[in-house]
Amino acid sequence: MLELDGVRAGYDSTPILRNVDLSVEEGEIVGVMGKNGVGKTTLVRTVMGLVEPNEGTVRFDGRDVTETPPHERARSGMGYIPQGREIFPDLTVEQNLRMGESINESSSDLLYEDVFDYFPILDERRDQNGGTMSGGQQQMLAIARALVANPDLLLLDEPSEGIQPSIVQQISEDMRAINEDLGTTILFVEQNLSVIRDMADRCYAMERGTIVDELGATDLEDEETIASYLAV
Ligand SMILES: Nc1ncnc2c1ncn2[C@@H]1O[C@H](COP(=O)(O)OP(=O)(O)OP(=O)(O)O)[C@@H](O)[C@H]1O
Repeated sequence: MLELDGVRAGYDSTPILRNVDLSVEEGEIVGVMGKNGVGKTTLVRTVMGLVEPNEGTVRFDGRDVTETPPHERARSGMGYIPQGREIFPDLTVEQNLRMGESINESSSDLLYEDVFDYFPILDERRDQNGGTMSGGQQQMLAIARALVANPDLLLLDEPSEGIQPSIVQQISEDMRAINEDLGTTILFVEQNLSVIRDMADRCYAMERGTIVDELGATDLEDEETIASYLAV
C-alpha cells in the first residue's frame, strides 16, 4: 500500500532523512520508533506530501505520488493525524468532524456515526468546543476527524504525546479495533514503549534520519530491544 524507496528529504539546506526505505502492506499496523529529533515527524510529513523529497520515490496504492500535493493524497485515501493533533479549538466536536468529512466525497453519514461507536465521549460532547477538551479527548477527535474521510491509510504522529497513560492504552486498543473492523492500514511514529508494543504488528527503528532496524512480532515482545532504540 505504501512504499518509500531511497528517500532523502529535509528543510531548505538541512538534510534530515537519508536513504529511507520502508514499506507498509495493506491491513498492517506498522510503527516507526526513535528518539527525539531522529526525523520521525519529517518522515510522516514526507509520506503526506508536506515535505518534498530531494531524492527517492513515494508510492501509494501502486501509484508514484512523489510529486502529488497533500490535498490530493488526502482525497486518494491518506488520513493524517499530526503531532499536537491540530484540531480546530473554537469549533465544536461536530463541526471538527464535518471538516474531516468534507475531505473525501466517498465518506458518508454512516461512517460519521461509526466513529461514535469507537469514541462515545465525542457523541456526548458533540456541541462542546474542541479546545475545551482534555488532551486524550482531543486526540480521539483528531483520529475521528481523519476517520470520517474514510481513509485507506492512517498516518499518526506520536499519538501518546501529552496524554495520560490510561488514555494512551485505550487509544492503542481503539486503533487496533479500527484496523481490525474497518481494515484501515496504519503507519505511526512513536517513542512511547508501550504504544509500540501494544499497537505495532512490526516496527522500524530510526536513528539520525535513517532506518537502522526492523522488528517483527517476536522482537516486539522484548522490551529491552525496543528500549535500546528509545531514550529510556
Ligand atoms: N521546519 C523545520 N525547519 C528546519 N529544521 C527542522 C524543521 N522541523 C524539524 N527540523 C529539524 O529536523 C530534525 C528532525 O525533526 P523531527 O521533528 O522530524 O524529529 P522527530 O523524531 O519527530 O522528533 P520529536 O520526537 O521531537 O518530534 C530536528 O533536528 C529538527 O530540529
